[in-house]
Amino acid sequence: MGTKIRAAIVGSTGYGGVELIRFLLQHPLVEITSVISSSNAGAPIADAYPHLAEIVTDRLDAIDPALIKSKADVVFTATPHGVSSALVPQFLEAGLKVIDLSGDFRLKSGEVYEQWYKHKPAPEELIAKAVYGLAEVFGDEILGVDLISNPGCYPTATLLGLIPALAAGWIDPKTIITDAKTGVSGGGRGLSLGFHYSEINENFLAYKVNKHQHLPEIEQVLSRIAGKEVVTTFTAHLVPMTRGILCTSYASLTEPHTDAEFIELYRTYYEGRPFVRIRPEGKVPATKEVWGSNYCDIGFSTDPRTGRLTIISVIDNLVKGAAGQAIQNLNLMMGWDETTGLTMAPVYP
Ligand SMILES: NC(=O)C1=CN([C@@H]2O[C@H](COP(=O)(O)OP(=O)(O)OC[C@H]3O[C@@H](n4cnc5c(N)ncnc54)[C@H](OP(=O)(O)O)[C@@H]3O)[C@@H](O)[C@H]2O)C=CC1
Ligand SMILES: CC(=O)N[C@@H](CCC(=O)OP(=O)(O)O)C(=O)O
Repeated sequence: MGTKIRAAIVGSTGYGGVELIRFLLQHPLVEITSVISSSNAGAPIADAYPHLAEIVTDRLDAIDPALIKSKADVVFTATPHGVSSALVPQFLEAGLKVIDLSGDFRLKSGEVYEQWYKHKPAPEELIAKAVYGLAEVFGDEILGVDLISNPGCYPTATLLGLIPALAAGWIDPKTIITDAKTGVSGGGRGLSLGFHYSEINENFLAYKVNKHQHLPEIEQVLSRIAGKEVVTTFTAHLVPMTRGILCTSYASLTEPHTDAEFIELYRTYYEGRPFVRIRPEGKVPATKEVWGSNYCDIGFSTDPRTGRLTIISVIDNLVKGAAGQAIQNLNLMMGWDETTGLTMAPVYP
């Protein structure tokens, strides 16, 4: 086995960061050489995460691009929107490779970004340079690049569910609607009223209706696949569970096709992409079936009465929706097998 590459994690005290740590500890070709915090430099990371005691003994480093460059080859930025856009240029300038988990480099139009995220966009040339790391679809564009923009959690589940049918022309893009539900870890570790136990327990709500920042990201990719502008409806919901995303997408069929034909279409599209699993006829997946893993599981039901297709896709928001896909992208960037370090089975029950 060759020399390991050295990885630094900015935002290591957040949920995306700590999930990167969990997986990278198992990665045979990566060594974590710096865990970084903007607010707690000098403290042991086990102060923030006692479950890592005696596993990760490092103290948190401050954000210092030159120091990070002296310790690492690649940096993961698991930082909030509006923060990554300021940090990533400095890391690239220092000669680091970057995989960014925020939304700051996903949208190709700075104007659209500003409209949906309410932050100043990242430098135009870096937005242009960033490769959108939806690994199963754009994996061929990733080898050797310096900057990967990791897709959003909802877009990952929604797009993997829709793309093969759209690419084949089997569904009408004008009719696509997605109804998505997420667990509360999607909101990160920071405190806010809506995530208090007494607010979310025994509760179920829609949020950011027609205003969710993932809408333009989903539309950007659907438009690229369809070869024409696609607008869509997407509604996010919060469920009182910790991890998991379930997306239910609906679309009208352009011509009659059976469930078996959809299964065949999807299995062919995702051939050689082991993290997408297509359920057999009559079966649809549940979030617990991918919990803690990098899988995206997909099931179908066509309805001859309405001429519509229903697609159910599930992921773990922190793994395939964040840290797992980021590591899958690192693997592709380095020319390694995309499953390296990610083959853990889902946790069940
Ligand atoms: N949670 C999820 O399911 C998903 C999250 N993402 C994205 O990943 C990123 C991280 O999300 P998540 O881990 O959930 O969020 P958290 O809120 O859990 O963590 C974010 C971390 O960023 C660090 N941070 C905050 N402000 C700054 C700053 N000004 N400069 C540097 N670091 C800062 C904080 O650590 P410290 O104070 O120690 O520096 C904090 O721990 C976000 O962009 C999010 O949108 C993407 C997909 C899914
Ligand atoms: C529950 C909750 O708030 N979820 C977040 C998920 C988005 C996220 O985590 O970040 P990215 O935009 O980088 O994917 C949301 O809906 O905004």
